[in-house]
Amino acid sequence: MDDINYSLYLVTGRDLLPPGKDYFQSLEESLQGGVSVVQIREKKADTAEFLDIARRSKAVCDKYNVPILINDRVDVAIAINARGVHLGQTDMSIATARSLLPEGAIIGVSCNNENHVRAAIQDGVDYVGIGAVWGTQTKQLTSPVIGVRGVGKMLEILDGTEVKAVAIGGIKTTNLLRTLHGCVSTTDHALDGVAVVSDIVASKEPRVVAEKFTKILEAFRAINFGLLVAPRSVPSKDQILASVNDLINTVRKTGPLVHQITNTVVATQSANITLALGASPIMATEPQEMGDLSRICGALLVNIGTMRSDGKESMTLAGYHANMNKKPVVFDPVGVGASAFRKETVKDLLNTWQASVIKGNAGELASIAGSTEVASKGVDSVGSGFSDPSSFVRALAKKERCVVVLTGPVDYISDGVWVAALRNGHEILRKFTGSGCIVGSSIATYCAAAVAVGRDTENTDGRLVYGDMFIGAIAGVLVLTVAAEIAAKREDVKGPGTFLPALIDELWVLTPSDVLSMARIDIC
Ligand SMILES: Cc1ncc(COP(=O)(O)OP(=O)(O)O)c(N)n1
Ligand SMILES: Cc1ncsc1CCOP(=O)(O)O
Repeated sequence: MDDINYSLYLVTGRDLLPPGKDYFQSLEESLQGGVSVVQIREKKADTAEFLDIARRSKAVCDKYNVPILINDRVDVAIAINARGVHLGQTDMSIATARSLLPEGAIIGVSCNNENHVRAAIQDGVDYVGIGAVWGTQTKQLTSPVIGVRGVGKMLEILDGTEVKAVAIGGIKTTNLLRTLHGCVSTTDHALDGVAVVSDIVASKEPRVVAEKFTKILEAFRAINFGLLVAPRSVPSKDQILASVNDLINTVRKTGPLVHQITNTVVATQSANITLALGASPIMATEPQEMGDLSRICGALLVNIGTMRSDGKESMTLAGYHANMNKKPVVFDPVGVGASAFRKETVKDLLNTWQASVIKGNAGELASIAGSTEVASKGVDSVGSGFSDPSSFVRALAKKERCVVVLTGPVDYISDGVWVAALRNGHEILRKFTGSGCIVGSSIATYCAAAVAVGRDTENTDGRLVYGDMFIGAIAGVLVLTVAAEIAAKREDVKGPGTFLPALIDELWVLTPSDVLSMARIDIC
């Protein structure tokens, strides 16, 4: 028997059909749009009705050579000669179902946690349905939403097995790319497909919706499930500096608009720093305008430094729209370790949207990684940092599937493969508030430039963002730290109060050749 293609897995839901839409017509249109496997899910039908629907659905699917699975009911699957069944955690045991079904029948099981996945492997299932990955109106959930960041760990358990995996719950064309990018393990184990009910079934045009799903799934596969940055061979220092040079010139030439949702302590200085770099800041926080701004901005910065619960909506929406519009999201989880509120907020935000760059000090990044190696005190990191910062940033970048910037006396930047250690800067940067926050603004500015450069050169349909965020992050840190070195040496700089305006001035006049000649960068 042919292997099942789990890519676009339709789970039926007759009560969600739009008024006047015939169920069989809708099913046929969704098959024409690229649905690759169908599960008949009938929660209200009696046995006779279930059998009738399943039999007639199978006749439609047979025309397209698409296999059919039956939700919950092994008897119905046997009666209509379906390819198999999908069982929940409280349905018939896998062993019993296996003993009743013909040899070679497919059995899938729902999994909400890692133990379910381990048990499913032991039980010899063919695939797992992992969910709910997002919130859903289609089913009353009995266990918490997993979130995309939880799926990776479940997929890793499947490494080395033949068991396939689909995600289910709230998956729509609008969040599909983010779902696919987020649901990958640190061992690069990706989903075999996505299971969808309402986005296809409730549509008046299921073929069009299924086609959109198919196109995104294919585009994601075409980039080989990669990180947010394209794989590269070891980048030389000269190559990196040449790209940084391009980004500095691009910012000056194009003046990208950089949307910043930042804290009230640093908003003015962050806006001034952005202007000095040659970009345009917009410090907007109203939820209603997040969609409009995302379309016109080059990049988004989200900084939670003085975050309140009423600010979460705009941060959530801004990142969501940025992902939709393929704009970089630079995330600065200021003081994330300081309170349960911050931790919970960061978890929710990172589960909703994919950051392109996460920037933090050792304490903040330790908190995100769940590491106890470095503690924080409020917004500051305590102690001497990580024993092996390079390995730490590389691992976190791989886990969060984005570029990670660890700030400190040496700044470490990783795309999950390579690590750049930058040794520029001056200790006076630590003597005024918000020096880390302005690094976020600078990174966002150069990531916006990286988009402008990358757009021309990359086939990026399957990516969440255009351009090279690793170089964007390196440029952001280098420009600021080199300008800081120059400013700190000025005779008129007597301390932090005179340093900040001097830094703004030096950024304003900084040339790419200053940066290139002063950069102290190692790649490992
Ligand atoms: C592919 C897929 N995954 C999960 C489910 C949910 O199944 P279950 O937990 O049995 O809940 P019901 O669907 O029976 O309400 C599924 N159906 N398909
Ligand atoms: C059956 C099921 N199991 C977990 S979530 C879910 C419903 C998914 O439906 P939708 O795709 O409409 O969110």
